[in-house]
Amino acid sequence: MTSTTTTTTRTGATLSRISAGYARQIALHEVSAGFPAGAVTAVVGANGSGKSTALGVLAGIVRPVAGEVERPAGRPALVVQHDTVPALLPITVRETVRMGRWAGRPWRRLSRQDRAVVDQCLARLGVESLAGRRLSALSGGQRQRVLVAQALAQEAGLLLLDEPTAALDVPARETISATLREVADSGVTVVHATHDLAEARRADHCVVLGRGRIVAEGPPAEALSRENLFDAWH
Ligand SMILES: Nc1ncnc2c1ncn2[C@@H]1O[C@H](COP(=O)(O)OP(=O)(O)OP(=O)(O)O)[C@@H](O)[C@H]1O
Repeated sequence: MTSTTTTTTRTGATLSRISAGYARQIALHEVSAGFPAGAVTAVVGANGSGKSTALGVLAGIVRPVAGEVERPAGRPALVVQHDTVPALLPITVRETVRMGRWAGRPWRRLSRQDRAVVDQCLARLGVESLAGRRLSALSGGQRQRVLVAQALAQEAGLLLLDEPTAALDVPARETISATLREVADSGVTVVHATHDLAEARRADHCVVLGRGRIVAEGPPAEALSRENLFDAWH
């Protein structure tokens, strides 16, 4: 079997019978799930259940061995877990967020409009006062907010975030949740992976994974039922 990818404009993203993994490990087994546009979807599951792999497939950085991916047109924005980003990169917070405007052309000169978007994204995540600091001089939670600001600066139709609130204190977590909501309200397909059930219950839509398979999909009140969570975690 082979995999294919197509683009959509308004329907969000879908995975259809996706199988994907790594050299010695199949991480997703025939996974089918929808990620609506203009909504926040939480991908929920235990450690190793395949959440990051599913985000990687949606982002186009993990190639499925079978199945079909549909995603909104344009380059998706992906926020990886902050501890996977080399902390010693010798760049400032502002430079990090500017990279979100490169649009595939590294070090291109940014327009006035690009620079305005960068300033807005720094302010939105409450990191404007850190703009001149080295990324390496930030705490894990501050760095995470900067990475979210970088992804917002891309103004992508598909925003993917791998546990964006895991290292954050309560105010920072609320800032990110509120930002994701606003971004979704503007029509973007927002998908985040989380272990945090309270966070998942605030989403519009949930995809529950267990051992690389779909356990449930739907509104949080249905998808996060006690039975489904038991299945996902056992
Ligand atoms: N780079 C890799 N090379 C080999 N196997 C991998 C790699 N990344 C993940 N895996 C394996 O694929 C499976 C799914 O991992 P994945 O990272 O997608 O899960 P996850 O639900 O995001 O986990 P966590 O909550 O711990 O982040 C696991 O069994 C994991 O060991």
